[in-house]
Amino acid sequence: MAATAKRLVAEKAALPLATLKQQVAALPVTQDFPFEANLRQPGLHVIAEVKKASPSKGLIAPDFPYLQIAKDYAVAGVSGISVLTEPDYFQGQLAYLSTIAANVNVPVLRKDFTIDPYMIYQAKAAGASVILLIVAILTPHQLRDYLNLAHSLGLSAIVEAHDAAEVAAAQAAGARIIGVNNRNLKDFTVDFHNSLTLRQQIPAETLMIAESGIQTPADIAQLAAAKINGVLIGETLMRAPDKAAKLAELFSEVPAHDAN
Ligand SMILES: O=P(O)(O)OC[C@@H](O)[C@@H](O)c1c[nH]c2ccccc12
Repeated sequence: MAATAKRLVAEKAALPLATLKQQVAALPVTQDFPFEANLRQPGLHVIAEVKKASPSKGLIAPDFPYLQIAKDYAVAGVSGISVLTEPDYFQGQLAYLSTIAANVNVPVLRKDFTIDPYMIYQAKAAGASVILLIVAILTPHQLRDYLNLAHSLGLSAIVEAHDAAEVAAAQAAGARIIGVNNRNLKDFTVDFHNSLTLRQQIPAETLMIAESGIQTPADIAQLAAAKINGVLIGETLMRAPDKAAKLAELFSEVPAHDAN
């Protein structure tokens, strides 16, 4: 977050907020929220992540043909593509997102540590359909404001929570999509049962995504049975040479009517 705050100072100097807002004002704003429309279809949806590296795993993909990876995900039928744009710890770039959004017809999530409205306008300008808002790093006031700003720009928001109190905060802010992160961002431990437990706290009309640490067909089968709407999968897919084959394998234990 400190690195992000520092980078924002430079980015705002290079492209002031007022100018960025003008660019965004020239873009079409629709209220059809394609990502949410996808997730509302029955069954368990996949949001596949384009991620080169991470603080917990180091370098994941030394060879990183990000556009080809996104195209492979699209051909495999995913409902969303998550693109890491954080440069210092995940080796991401906003340019990866704009290239993918311009060339692939699947809603794209800007995966970053959103700590300033400037980043929401940047996401819109880059062609994202969804942003990430992490409960643990925002005040309740910021969470509500950023969610409203995103919606007013026609962007959906995944509000990321890790425990029951954070899920309650996401709901209080008006989240339409809650992402339950199975990875504890404080110590990097992963427990995907977190998603199964917290689904019970979230009303059926609120979309829920299970995030992180999903590796096996048994994981996917349990999440599908728990009526979770989507899974966000990064490392497992990034390490698979054949993305479509890996997704077919992961969904091999899910009854056909529960899959997507
Ligand atoms: O690679 P995994 O374990 O499948 O995890 C993907 C995604 O959930 C993870 O990248 C993530 C979840 N929340 C985040 C917040 C910031 C950066 C990254 C993340």
